[in-house]
This record gives sequence, structure tokens and C-alpha cells, in this order.
Amino acid sequence: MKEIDTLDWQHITEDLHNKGYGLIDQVLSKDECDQLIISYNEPVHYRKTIVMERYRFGLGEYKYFQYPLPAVIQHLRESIYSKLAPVANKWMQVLNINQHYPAVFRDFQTQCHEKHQTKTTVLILKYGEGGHNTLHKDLYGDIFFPIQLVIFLSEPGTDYEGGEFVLTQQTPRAQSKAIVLKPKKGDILLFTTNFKPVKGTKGYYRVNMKHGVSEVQSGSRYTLGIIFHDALS
Ligand SMILES: O=C(O)CCC(=O)C(=O)O
Ligand SMILES: [Fe+2]
Repeated sequence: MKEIDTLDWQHITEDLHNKGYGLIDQVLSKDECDQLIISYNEPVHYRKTIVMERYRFGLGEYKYFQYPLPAVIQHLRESIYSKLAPVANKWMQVLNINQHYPAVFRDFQTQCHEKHQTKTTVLILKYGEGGHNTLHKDLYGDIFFPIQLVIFLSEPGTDYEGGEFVLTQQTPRAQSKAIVLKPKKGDILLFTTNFKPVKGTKGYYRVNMKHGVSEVQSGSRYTLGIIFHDALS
């Protein structure tokens, strides 16, 4: 795994401010991705399995991890959080929202716990042919962190076809714009969970963002999602 501190955080931060997402190339090695895919079938790591069609979330399956998280994931969650907290604080500040994100992940988690959000939201997802994930926001209670990430564990074009990552950006009084991305195995995509600020003529306003996955045409596609806030249940 690449050292998180050595990544180009200035560039990533600019992308998040300007576009609401940022792609980081090749953070995990092929082996690390394969290990995570293998662990999909080891029940000991998970607290809950969701069959997506049952909830009309799409077609596929995902599993929520339980605490304690595997060391690699805990490390990523803590180290990336500290890089994103300043971005999140800037967003809340310009939008006049009274929410401060502490510099250290542990202290943010305390905020979640005070609101009874104590369950992990870190998840691993698996989609086969026809699999997809309908457009959504990952909100699990009052407390939310405005940026999350997905680690791509499968290789597009080799392991699966289709299955693009889709972001929609909804500006007030306009239709939604779609952004379609196809990151490679080992890449990390950071993106907006709920809304981000955009500068207008009269100050900043909110644009809402949702994400999902287009239909997988063939093969299988695995991803790992790290959401920073915990869940009520
Ligand atoms: O499989 C994907 O690319 C999307 C996963 C997702 O919705 C999430 O991690 O929140
Ligand atoms: Fe999601």
C-alpha cells in the first residue's frame, strides 16, 4: 500500500473543492485487493449481509464489517480522515453550517457515539452480471462526514465489463449532471457523500451529490467502501 502521507493531498483537495471527487491512482497493490476479495467469504469480519434487491437498492450483495476493523482498513480510515477533515470544515464554514470535524478520527468517532451512532459503516460489495447500485447517499444518522471513499478491488475490462461508478450532481433549480468513472483495481475514489459548496455570485450554495453503479455486463466486480461516520443500527 502506498504511504497515505506521501500522496498529493494538495491536488486531491483541489479536485474535491472543484469537482466534488478525486481519484488516487494505485494505492493498494493487486495482492492487497485480492486478499480483501478473499476475505469476502470469511464471515468473522462482518456484522450484517445485505442482499440489495430485497431493499430495492439494486442487484448485488454487501457486507458491513464489524469492529475491530482489519488493521489495513482501520489505518486507511484514520489516515485519510485527517487529510479530509480540513476540507470538510471548509465546506461547513462557507455554507454556514455549525459542524466542526475534529482533526483526529477518534474524536470524530466520539461525536458519532454521543449521537448513538456506534455501528460500522465500512462495507465490501460484490456485483455479478446484471449487478448495479441505485443512486443514493450514505447517511446513517444526524452526524455525517461529507466525503467518503471507495477502493476498487477488481479490474475493469478484465474482471468485469460495465459497472461504471456514477456520480450525479444536482444544482438548485436544474436537472442532474452525471459523472461516469471507471477506476482501476487498487485505485481509491474520494467523493461527496451529501452535498458540497459551489461559489455563486451571492456567496456559496449547496449542490447535492448521489452515487451508484451502472449495470455490470459480465464478470464480477468487488469494491470496498469507507464511510467515516458510524451508523445507528
Ligand atoms: O460499488 C461501488 O462502486 C459503490 C459502493 C458504494 O455505494 C459505497 O461504498 O458507498
Ligand atoms: Fe454508497
